[in-house]
Amino acid sequence: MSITADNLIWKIGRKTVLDGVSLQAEPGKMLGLLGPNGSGKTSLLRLLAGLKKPHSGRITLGGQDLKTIDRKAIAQRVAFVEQHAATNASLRVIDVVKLGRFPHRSMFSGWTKADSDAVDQALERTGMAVKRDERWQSLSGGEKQRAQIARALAQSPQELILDEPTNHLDIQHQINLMRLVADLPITSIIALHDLNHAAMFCDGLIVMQAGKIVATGTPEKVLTESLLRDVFSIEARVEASPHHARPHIHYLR
Ligand SMILES: Nc1ncnc2c1ncn2[C@@H]1O[C@H](COP(=O)(O)OP(=O)(O)OP(=O)(O)O)[C@@H](O)[C@H]1O
Repeated sequence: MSITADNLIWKIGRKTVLDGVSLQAEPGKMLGLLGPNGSGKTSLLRLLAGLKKPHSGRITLGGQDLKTIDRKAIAQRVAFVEQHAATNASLRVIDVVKLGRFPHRSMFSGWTKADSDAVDQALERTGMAVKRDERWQSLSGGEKQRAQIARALAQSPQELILDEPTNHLDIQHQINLMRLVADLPITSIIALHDLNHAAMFCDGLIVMQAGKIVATGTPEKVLTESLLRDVFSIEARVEASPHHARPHIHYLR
């Protein structure tokens, strides 16, 4: 397994935010993390990325206990794009994306062709090459988000963790990003609110509710009408799409 979590408990003050969460992210697969606001998705992703430590339970990365791996080694393989990623406003896009190469460089190594290639490819893949010299503060919300995703791709990660990466993007860039992540040969864990996008692109889904995992499996298995009612409090009809064979949710008015 690429990333595993075993019985994670995480609290803020007296509140238990994650309550016995276990999961397995398979190498090369795209795992979607769903759940209503406040169900614990961001908290879980922060733990998996090593930014917070669980109160109990265990996380492994490539079979090794995350606690025993130093920060730089984690950053060499795990890239994390947070929901509200910010950066120094005076930086240009290219400078932000170059930050992604930082974990791979030593004090003595100069900027290499491999570094340049990774940055150029990340800018191309996210459609941000044309904006490479623009200042961060001049970007729209969606462009900032794409620049942060480019930084994560420039990191050449084996595991990519994305917290609602499509929430500021127009529909074209939402679909492009989902397709891009689905086609990457790396493991990805992606928190999403758009259930149809999750159904179309993810290999597996995890659904959270109030800090617990309440469903896990393929989109077909997980996205049932009763789950949508119980977890998201919505009435919907779910059918296999005639266009892509994955489930498609029709919300009822
Ligand atoms: N710093 C904090 N202090 C107090 N409570 C917090 C803090 N961070 C998160 N929480 C609580 O933990 C719970 C889980 O929050 P989290 O951000 O992980 O949910 P989420 O599923 O990512 O939500 P959303 O879909 O709104 O992004 C929520 O009830 C939230 O209020």
